[in-house]
Amino acid sequence: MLTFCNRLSKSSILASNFRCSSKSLASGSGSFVCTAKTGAVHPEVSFFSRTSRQWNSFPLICFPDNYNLQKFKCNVNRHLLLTSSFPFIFYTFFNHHIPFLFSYFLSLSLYNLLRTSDTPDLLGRGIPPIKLISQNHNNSNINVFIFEEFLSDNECDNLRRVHDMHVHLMTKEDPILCFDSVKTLQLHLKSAGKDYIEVSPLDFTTDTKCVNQTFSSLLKKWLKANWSYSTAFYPGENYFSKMYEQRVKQAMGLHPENGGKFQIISYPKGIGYKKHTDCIENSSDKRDRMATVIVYLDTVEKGGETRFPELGISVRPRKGRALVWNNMDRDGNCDSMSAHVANSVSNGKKYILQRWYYYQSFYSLGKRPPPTEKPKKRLVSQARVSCDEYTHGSCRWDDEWNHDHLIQYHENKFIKI
Ligand SMILES: O=C(O)CCC(=O)C(=O)O
Ligand SMILES: [Fe+2]
Repeated sequence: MLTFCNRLSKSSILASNFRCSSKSLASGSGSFVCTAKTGAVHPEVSFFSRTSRQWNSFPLICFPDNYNLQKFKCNVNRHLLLTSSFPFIFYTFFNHHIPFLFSYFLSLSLYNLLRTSDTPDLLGRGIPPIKLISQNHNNSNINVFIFEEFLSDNECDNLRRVHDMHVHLMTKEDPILCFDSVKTLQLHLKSAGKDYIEVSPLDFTTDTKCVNQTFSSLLKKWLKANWSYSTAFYPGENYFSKMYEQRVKQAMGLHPENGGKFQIISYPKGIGYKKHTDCIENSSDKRDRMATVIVYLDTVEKGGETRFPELGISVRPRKGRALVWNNMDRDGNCDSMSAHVANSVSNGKKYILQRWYYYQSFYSLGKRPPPTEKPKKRLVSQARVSCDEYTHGSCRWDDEWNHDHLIQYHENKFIKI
C-alpha cells in the first residue's frame, strides 16, 4: 500500500503502522510517501522504492496548502528543473538537433523557468514542453511541440465567448463570397448540384474575386455555409494580446515583433481545413510564416485533430493545450514537410487561437489594415468568405474585430483574466 502522508510529524509517522524512508525523516521534510508495514521488503533499486525516495525528497514548498493537483504538478516540475542538470543537457543536445529558433526557444524557456520563482502568470504553465516524434522521418527539420495548460480554462472560455459574440453579430448579414478563380467557383457550384449555372470573370465585382450580394446569398444557401469562422484582433489592442505574446516569448522564444494578428477560429461539426503549408513553398520572400502557434480553446469530443501527414503526427484538440511548430528551415526556406490538415470535427465544436510568427518582420506586420474598400458595396457589418481552392474545408469566413468588440473587451465585459 502506498499512501501520501502530508505534513505528518516525525513522531506520528514512527508511531504509525507505516514505514518511511529514514532519509526523508532525517531531512525533516513534511510530506512523505509511506508504505504499510506488510513485511514486504522493497529492494533499493525497485520502482517502488525509487519513486518513494523521489517523492520524499521534494521540499515542503512543492506541496500546496490545499489539495490542488495542478499547482502540485507545476511545483514539482519547477523543482525538478531547478535541481537537475537536465536543462543544460537539454539545451546542448537540442542545439544540434533543432533548427534556429527552437534551440533558442528551449534554452530561453528553461532559463526563464530557472529564474522564475512563483509568478502568478506562470501558474499552470510551468509544465515543460513535449516534443512530438515523427513516425515517418528520423531527421525532419520540422519540430512539433505541445505545451499543456498553456492557457487557463478561464482564458479559453473568454476567448471563445468573444469569438462567438462576434460571429453572431456579423452573421446577421449574409457574407460576401470570394473565390481564387472562376474554376474554383465552378467546382463549388458543381458540388452543390448547380453545374448548369454558367459563370465567367464578369460575375466577379470590379477589381475583386468576390461575387455580388445577390449571388453571394444564393451561394451561401447552396453551399450550406460549410466553412470555418475566423475573427481577428491585433497586438496591443487589449490586455490579453500583451500578456499572451510575453508568455509565448518566455516559453517558446518567439519574439512579439515577428508575430502577426491573433486569429480565433471555430469549426462547427463536419468542418475542417484542407492540407496546406502556412508558408509559401519555393518563395524567396522571407517575410513569411516561420512558425505557427495554436492553442486549443476547448476539448473536442471527436475529430478536429491537427494532423501532419508527412510527419505522421496527429494532435487532439485539448483545452488549454498549445501546439507550436516551425514551417521553415534555419535559412528561411519553406519546408513542405510542415504541411498540415485540420481534420473535420466529428462531434462537438473546435476553437483555436492561432498566431503566425514571421521569419523577417516588416512594417505592416501585426498592424490592423485599413478597412477594405473593395468590394465597394460591402456593408460595415458584413463578413467575407474566401474559398481559395476546391477541396473540403477550403472556405473560411473571416472578419477583423471591429471597434465595438474592443470597447467591450476593455470594459472587461467578456474577458476577465
Ligand atoms: O485548426 C487547426 O488545427 C489548424 C489550422 C490551420 O492550420 C490554419 O488555419 O492555418
Ligand atoms: Fe495552417
